[in-house]
Amino acid sequence: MDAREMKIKAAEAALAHVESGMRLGIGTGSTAEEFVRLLAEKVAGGLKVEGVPTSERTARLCVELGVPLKSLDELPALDLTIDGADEVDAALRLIKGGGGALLREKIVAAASERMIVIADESKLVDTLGAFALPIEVNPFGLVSTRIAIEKVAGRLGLSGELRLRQSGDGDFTTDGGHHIIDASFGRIPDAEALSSELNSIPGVVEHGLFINMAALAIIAGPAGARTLQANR
Ligand SMILES: O=C[C@H](O)[C@H](O)[C@H](O)COP(=O)(O)O
Repeated sequence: MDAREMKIKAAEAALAHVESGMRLGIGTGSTAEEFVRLLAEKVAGGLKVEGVPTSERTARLCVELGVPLKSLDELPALDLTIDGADEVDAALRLIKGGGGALLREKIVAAASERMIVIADESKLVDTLGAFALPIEVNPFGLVSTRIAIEKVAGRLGLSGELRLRQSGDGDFTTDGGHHIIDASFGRIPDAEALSSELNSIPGVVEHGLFINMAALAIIAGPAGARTLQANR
C-alpha cells in the first residue's frame, strides 16, 4: 500500500464519524483532500452537511466537488473537524502547518466540539520536532520576531535553523497575509512550554503545535487504519 492509499484508508475511517446534519471543519493538505473527495461522493449521494474550509485551497476543492460551504462566521460552532497533520505523538499532540494553513486550522479546530486527525503511519512519532515547526509571523518586525523566537527556544534548550519559508516567487504568504518561519528544532521534549512561550511573542501570529485539540487520531498503515484516543 503506498502513502496515498494509506491516506485514503484514514479518510475512509474518518468518514464513518460524519453524520447527516453535521457542521464540519474541513482541513487542508493531501490527506484532508482525500477526505474531501470521499465526502463529496457521500454528498452527491444525499448526505447533508455544511463545511467550513480551513484554507482557500480546500475551499476551491470543495466548490469544485460540490461540498456545501459556509464561513466560520456563518457557522461559528462546529460539530467535528477532520484534518491531517505533519506529526502526531502518542498523546495526540500535533505539528501542523506544512501546507501553511495552521492559523485557520487552529481557529476552526478550536471552534469544533471534536477534532479527528487523519494520517498515514509515517506521521506518528515518539517526540515531536523532526518536522520543522511552522511558526506564522507578522511580516512587520520579522528580524525582532526571529530573535525573540531564538531566545525563547534557547531558554528551553532548543536550537536549530529558523528558515523563512519561500514559495516560487518570494516569501511564502499565508491566506491571512503572514509569513512562516520553519524552525528545525529536531526534538521538542516540552511542547506545552514551547507553545506558551511562542504565544507570548507579539510578532508570532500562531504556531503549528496543536496541544489538547485532537480527540482521536486515525492512523493508516499497510494493515489498515487504527484509532488512537487522547487520554484526557
Ligand atoms: O498546513 C497544512 C496542514 O497543517 C496539513 O494538514 C499538514 O501539513 C499535513 O498535510 P498532508 O496531509 O499533505 O501531509
